[in-house]
Amino acid sequence: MAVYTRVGDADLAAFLKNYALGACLSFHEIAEGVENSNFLLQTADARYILTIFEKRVAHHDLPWFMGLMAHLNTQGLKCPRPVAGQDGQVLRPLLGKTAAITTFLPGRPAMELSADKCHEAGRCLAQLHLAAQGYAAQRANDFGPAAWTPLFDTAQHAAMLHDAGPMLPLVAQIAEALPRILAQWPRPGALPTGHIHADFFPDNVFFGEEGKISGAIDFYFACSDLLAYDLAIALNAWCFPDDREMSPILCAAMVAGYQSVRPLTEAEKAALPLLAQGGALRFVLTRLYDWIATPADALVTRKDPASFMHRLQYWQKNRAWELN
Ligand SMILES: Nc1ncnc2c1ncn2[C@@H]1O[C@H](COP(=O)(O)OP(=O)(O)OP(=O)(O)O)[C@@H](O)[C@H]1O
Ligand SMILES: N[C@@H](CCO)C(=O)O
Repeated sequence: MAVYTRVGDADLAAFLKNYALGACLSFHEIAEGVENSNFLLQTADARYILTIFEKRVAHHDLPWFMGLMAHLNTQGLKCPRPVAGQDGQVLRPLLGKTAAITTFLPGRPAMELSADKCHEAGRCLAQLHLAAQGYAAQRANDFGPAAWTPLFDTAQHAAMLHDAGPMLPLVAQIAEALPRILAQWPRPGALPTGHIHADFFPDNVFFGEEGKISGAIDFYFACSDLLAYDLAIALNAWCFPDDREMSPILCAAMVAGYQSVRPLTEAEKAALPLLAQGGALRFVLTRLYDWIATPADALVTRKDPASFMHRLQYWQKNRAWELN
């Protein structure tokens, strides 16, 4: 589970005095997630999510994330809406950190990944890309290609400090893949850009009763980058049911769903296998660092970095993969 900060009754009561949300009926820690501390707040009026922003989220960009979610809501894209306090502010201090309340999104993540669900997810991602277009402010990708070498250096340093012997083969594989991917990465202007989710994993996409998407959550890695890179991240996250081989059926469904809203350019299609290698590498790097640096007794479930190296290797072997 991920709850890094515990909120006592008195702290909560003082925090909620800033809002007009109705009386607090219940307040629970949410076990899922690895990045932030999340709480479910039930008031007399509605359900809300209280998030305390932790380690990896770019704190100076919190207003950008909040603005993006508010903008997407105005465009009809279903996602949490930041809730302003009586002072008009959506971000405020709590226990020495920064916190926000957002609306609760109904639905739940898909239990099983089917072609229909991947098609829906692809469609939702393309809708997100189009809905985000009118949001003028830009935000560089903190976990894009420019960050991969420093991230790798940090992970290697942590590996030395923590005697992470079992991870050394993975470190060697990254050392081979990183310069190769960077050397081929599309130059600025080569592919369409816009605001991307950048963490469009199945646990961040909720489905309602009819199998339709009820919305997407967790925009705290969102940034301005290659649109097809976002799709490549999603293909890695949704279309490798056994963590090793890509499912052509799931992959085709997700791409078709995406293209039903926003057709890819020929250059984007050709770049997908490379973008997917980069998209896999980004999660290998952050997961590797967390694997090494997170104490074994921490209240968080560490994620396996090697499963994303398998994806990277899949795309490296299938780099001539072409969309039908
Ligand atoms: N707006 C929301 N509506 C409903 N549930 C939510 C909402 N935001 C968060 N949750 C719940 O909290 C959990 C964790 O949220 P989130 O994925 O944002 O956390 P995180 O720590 O950033 O996780 P991740 O590991 O995906 O980055 C979600 O799986 C979901 O159960
Ligand atoms: N989606 C990420 C965790 C959140 O950063 C992962 O699976 O590694």
